[in-house]
Amino acid sequence: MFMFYDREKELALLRTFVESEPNTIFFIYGPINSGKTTLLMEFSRRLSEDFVPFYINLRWHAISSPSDFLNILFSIHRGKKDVVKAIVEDLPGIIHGIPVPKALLREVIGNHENAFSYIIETLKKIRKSGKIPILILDELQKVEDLKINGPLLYELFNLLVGLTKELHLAHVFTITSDSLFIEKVYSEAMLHGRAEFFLVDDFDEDTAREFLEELGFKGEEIELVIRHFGGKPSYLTLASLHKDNLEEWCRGELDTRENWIKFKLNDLKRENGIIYREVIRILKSFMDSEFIKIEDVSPGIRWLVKQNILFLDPKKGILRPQGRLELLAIRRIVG
Ligand SMILES: Nc1ncnc2c1ncn2[C@@H]1O[C@H](COP(=O)(O)OP(=O)(O)OP(=O)(O)O)[C@@H](O)[C@H]1O
Repeated sequence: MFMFYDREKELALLRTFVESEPNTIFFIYGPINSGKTTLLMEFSRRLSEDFVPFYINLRWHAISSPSDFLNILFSIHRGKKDVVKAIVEDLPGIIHGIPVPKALLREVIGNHENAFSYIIETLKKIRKSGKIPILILDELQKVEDLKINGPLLYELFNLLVGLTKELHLAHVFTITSDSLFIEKVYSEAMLHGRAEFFLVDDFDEDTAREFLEELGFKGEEIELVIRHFGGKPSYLTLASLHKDNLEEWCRGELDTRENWIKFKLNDLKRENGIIYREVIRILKSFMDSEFIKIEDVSPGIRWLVKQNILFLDPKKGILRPQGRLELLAIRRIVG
């Protein structure tokens, strides 16, 4: 059975955010598999009945046009009750997609203006009923390249600014592990003063040790797992499945990651020697430190982040491996 662990500090902060008036878009970012979605889902589950969380998951869908996106944004409401009445009276918990009566669906998803007006009207009614809507958009970067007249992303940002800063109708959280996307959003002028960036990182080592103890691991086993995976929640959970061959599994995961990175580097060497040499220079800087400070995103950094080898934190201006496994693999490759 899945055991949600800790995140007490993050949960308390998120609660503080939603207890004040909606005023800003929260961008939740962090290295790969650090537990961003899990945290937001747990947070939504623990909310009191004063809140109505909507979860829009762009993760598992192929999105190649604005209409694909609009289809995912909404779900069909089949009940007899009016949409808002059903939400406010039946309190269905986390709502996946914004419900639209079947008869209205075509009109609503016909174009983004209708869709966005429907969202504003629905959220206004929910707000009027005394409840506070929370909109969670997971893997928002998937709409980055879509165009309507101009980029869809800007239309969407306008909507999200409208829902928060201007109308104070709903709290908005977006989640992404694409740090190049976050870097772009972070320097986006239209969001200055209208957005906040919230890092959800891997567990620190003490928390990881406690979590592994909860999962039934003992002294040496705990140190072995942490040496390989640091506090990456996905690996800590996975370790439970490999209790009988822990050492072999840890070594296997590291070998696989190392081979994959080597393979990618060889490709790059063939394609672009200049960027390859820069990439090797950057990787060497992790031999004696776990992160480096950066001032801009060079082609080598862009390549390493795109391959999910490194994680870029634009708020702190630092670059580091996606996790402990990547740090170990990098040190083996360039050491
Ligand atoms: N607080 C937690 N307690 C226990 N396990 C966790 C926790 N957070 C994350 N996990 C484990 O780590 C896995 C990955 O978490 P999750 O999918 O939330 O990460 P993410 O940061 O959203 O990933 P991505 O980088 O793909 O967006 C989960 O499936 C779960 O097994």
